[in-house]
Amino acid sequence: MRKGFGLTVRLAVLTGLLTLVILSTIGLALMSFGEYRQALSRLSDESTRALMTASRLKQQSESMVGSGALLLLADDHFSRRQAMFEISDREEWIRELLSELEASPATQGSFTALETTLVELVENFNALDALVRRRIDTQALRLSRGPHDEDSVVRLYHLEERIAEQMRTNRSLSMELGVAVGYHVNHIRSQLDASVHRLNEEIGQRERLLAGFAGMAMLVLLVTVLYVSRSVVHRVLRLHRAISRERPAPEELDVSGNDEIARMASSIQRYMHNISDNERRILAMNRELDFMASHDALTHLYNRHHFERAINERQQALDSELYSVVMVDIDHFKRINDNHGHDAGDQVIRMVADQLSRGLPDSALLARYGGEEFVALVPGCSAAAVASMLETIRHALMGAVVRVDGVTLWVTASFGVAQKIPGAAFDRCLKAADEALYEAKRRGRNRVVVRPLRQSDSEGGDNG
Ligand SMILES: Nc1nc2c(ncn2[C@@H]2O[C@H](COP(=O)(O)OP(=O)(O)OP(=O)(O)O)[C@@H](O)[C@H]2O)c(=O)[nH]1
Repeated sequence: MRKGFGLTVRLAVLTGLLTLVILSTIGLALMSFGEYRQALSRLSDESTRALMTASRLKQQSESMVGSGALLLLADDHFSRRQAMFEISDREEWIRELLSELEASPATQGSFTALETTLVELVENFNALDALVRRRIDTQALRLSRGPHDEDSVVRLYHLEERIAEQMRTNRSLSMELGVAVGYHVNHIRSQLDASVHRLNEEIGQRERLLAGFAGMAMLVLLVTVLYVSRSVVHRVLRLHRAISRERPAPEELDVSGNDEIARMASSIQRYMHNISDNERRILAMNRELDFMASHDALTHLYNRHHFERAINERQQALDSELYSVVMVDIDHFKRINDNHGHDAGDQVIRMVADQLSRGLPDSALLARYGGEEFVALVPGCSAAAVASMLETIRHALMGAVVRVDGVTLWVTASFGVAQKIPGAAFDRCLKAADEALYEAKRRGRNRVVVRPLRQSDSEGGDNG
C-alpha cells in the first residue's frame, strides 16, 4: 500500500501552523507593547519636559512684565533697585529656560526672535530704570525747593512723558515676548498632539494586525477542528457503527483515503471477509455433518438413526394417522458379495435404493436400515396400495441390471408390508412388516407379503 501523508503528519502540520500563528500574535503583541512603552516614555521625557519648560518660560516672561510695573511704581531708589533686581533675576531664568528649550530634541524651532525681544526688553527696562531714577531725584529736589518750583515741575512733566513713551515700547515688547513664548508653547503642544496622534494611529494599525492574526488563529483552529471532526471522529464513528452491526456491508466500511483510519478500515474489511469465509466454510461443514449424521453414505438415503428419530418425533401424529410400514431385503446378497466382490455389492445396494426412491411416493420416509435392508414409512396409504407400488418396484428391479467388470448382475428383493390399525404402535407395525419380509423370504423370495395386524397387536401383545 502506498504510504501518503497520514493523519499524524496532517494533524502535526495543522497544530504547527496554529502554534506559529498564535506565537506570531503573542510576539507581535509583546513587540507592540515594548514599542508603545518606549514611545510613551520618550513623549513624557522629552515633550512633556519641553512643554513644562515652555510653560515656565511663559510664567517668567509674565513675571518680568509684572516686575516692570513695580519699577514704574517705584518712588524711592530701594523699590527701584528691588524691581530691577527682580527683572535681572527673571532675565537670568528666561535665558536658562531658553537654552534648555534649544537643547531639547522635542523643540526643533529657532528661539533667536525670542532672544532678541528679551534683549530689547531688558535694554528698555534699563532705560526705564534710568528715567525712574531721575524722576525720584527730581521729586526729591522739588520737595526740597517747595511745591511751586516751576523748573522741577517742568522737568517732572517731561520725565513722565518719556516714561510713558518708554512704557508703551515696553508694553509692545512684553506682548511680543508673550506671543513668542506662547507660539513656542503651542508649537510644543501641537508637536505633542501630533506624536500622540501618530502613536494612536500606530496602535490602531497594530490592533488591526493583531485582530487579523487572532482571526487567522481562529480560522486555523476551526479548520483543525473541522478536519479532526470530518477525517477522524466522523470516520471512526462510522467504522464503529459498521462493525457494531452483525453483518456490515463492504461499502459501509469506508476504506477511501490513504491514512491510518483507511488502513485500519481495510484491515477490518479483510478481517470481516475472513470471518465471512470461515463462517461460510463452517456452515457448509455443518450442513455436511448434518447430512452425514442423518444420511447413509453409500445410498444417500436416510440412515437408521435418522429414521428412528423422525419416527419418535412424529410419534403422536402417527397414533392418529393411517400409514403402512415396509421392510425390504435384497435376495441372496451374500452371494453377490462373495462372487463379485464388495464393490459389486455396493453398486447393487445403490441400485435398489434408487429404485425404491423412485417407486415410493415423495411423502414416504425411506431409510437404509442396515446392510442390504431398507425400511419405509408410507403415510396415508393402505397396505394394499403400498403392496401395489412395491410390486411395480419389484418388477422394475427384475428388469434392472448391474454391470461389474463385464459381468451382468440381476437382482431381486423381498418385501414385507404391514398397515397400521387403530391403537397399534409403530413398533408393532414395524415388527409385523419384518415378519412379512421373513415370510416373503421363507416363501421363496422375490415377492411382496402383506401381514395384516390383529387386534392383539393393538393391545401391545407380541405374537413372535
Ligand atoms: N457390499 C456390501 N455388503 C454388505 C454391506 N452390509 C452388509 N453386507 C453384507 O450383506 C450380507 C448379508 O447377507 P445375509 O444377511 O446373510 O443374507 P443374504 O445373503 O442376503 O440372504 P437372504 O437375506 O437370506 O436372501 C453379508 O455378507 C454382509 O457382509 C455393505 O454395505 N456392502
